Amino acid sequence: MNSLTIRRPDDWHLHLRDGDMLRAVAPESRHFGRAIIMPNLVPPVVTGAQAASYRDRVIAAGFARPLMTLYLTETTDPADVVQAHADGIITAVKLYPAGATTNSASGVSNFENVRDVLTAMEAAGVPLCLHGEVTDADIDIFDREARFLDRVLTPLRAAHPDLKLTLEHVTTSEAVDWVRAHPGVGATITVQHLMANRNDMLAGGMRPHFYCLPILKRGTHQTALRQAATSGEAQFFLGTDSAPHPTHAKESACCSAGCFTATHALPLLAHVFEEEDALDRLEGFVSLHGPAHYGLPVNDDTITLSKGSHLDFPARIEAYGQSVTLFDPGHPIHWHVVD
Ligand SMILES: NC(=O)N[C@@H](CC(=O)O)C(=O)O
Ligand SMILES: [Zn+2]
Ligand SMILES: [Zn+2]
Repeated sequence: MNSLTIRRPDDWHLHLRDGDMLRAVAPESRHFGRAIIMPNLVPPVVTGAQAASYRDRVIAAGFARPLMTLYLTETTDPADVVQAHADGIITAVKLYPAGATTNSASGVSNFENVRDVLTAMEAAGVPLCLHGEVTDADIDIFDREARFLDRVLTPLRAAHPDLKLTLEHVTTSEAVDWVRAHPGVGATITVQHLMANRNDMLAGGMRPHFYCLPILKRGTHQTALRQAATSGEAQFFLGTDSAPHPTHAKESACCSAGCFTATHALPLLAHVFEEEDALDRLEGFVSLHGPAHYGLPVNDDTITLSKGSHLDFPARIEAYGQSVTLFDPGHPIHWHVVD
């Protein structure tokens, strides 16, 4: 197959940042219809009013159909969350365990303190998206997602069985199994976790542009993720987690976590799905399963991917005096989006 026309995809997990960085990266997501916009700005987006104003800045920067989220803190007002959702300002609420990832200092430490807001969300049908890692210093970084499932997610699910959940950026076979065992729960998968494992990041030299959280795992987990993404199961869908950091912050003694994949996410995914002999399932993963999970219509229009010469993408994009380096899998890609 050398050409594939599919419903326009959406990105169910995207970091656009703010200010100059927002203006630089927003156009890179132009092939996507909608995107769930992550709220981990500095300071985070915590109120409905802040989400409305951030939405206006995202649209002004050139991304027309953002789906906004609120950053859950231990002082989040349940009434504000429910109102912002009822008003159509937000699509979901995002839970970051405090300290788990980039800009997560205001996240949740004591889950007792968010019981009321989770109860209100459950009653009002407001979805919760989760960064699924425990942060205890004694837990090995490669085990943080698996421990989150038994220590946090299983009890949370039992306490709030009707709360709509999306487990973001799943990286392990344990997470894939947990999701399959819990019908109705959605799970996003990133481009980098499908394309790479920890060997690609660490063997023969440390590659900072492969460093993100949750961290890349061993190859057996990558295989489980590729199987889930290409299986056609509607619980799994694309969230790129494209997360721009200035090149100097990535190529640093203490590298920031995040891979910038927005620009060429779709050609990279076509490559993965072709390798798995599953190109006919790409549309489900990128365009159909996400809207179904969130109860939204699929996009009206289509995009076409075609296979031909070597995809030529820049090493980095300019961002107002800084640059952002693109995720490069390190081998040629032959798929393109036909503009
Ligand atoms: N994935 C990452 O490694 N980084 C994200 C935060 C996140 O999604 O955890 C970021 O905001 O940079
Ligand atoms: Zn995250
Ligand atoms: Zn993210």
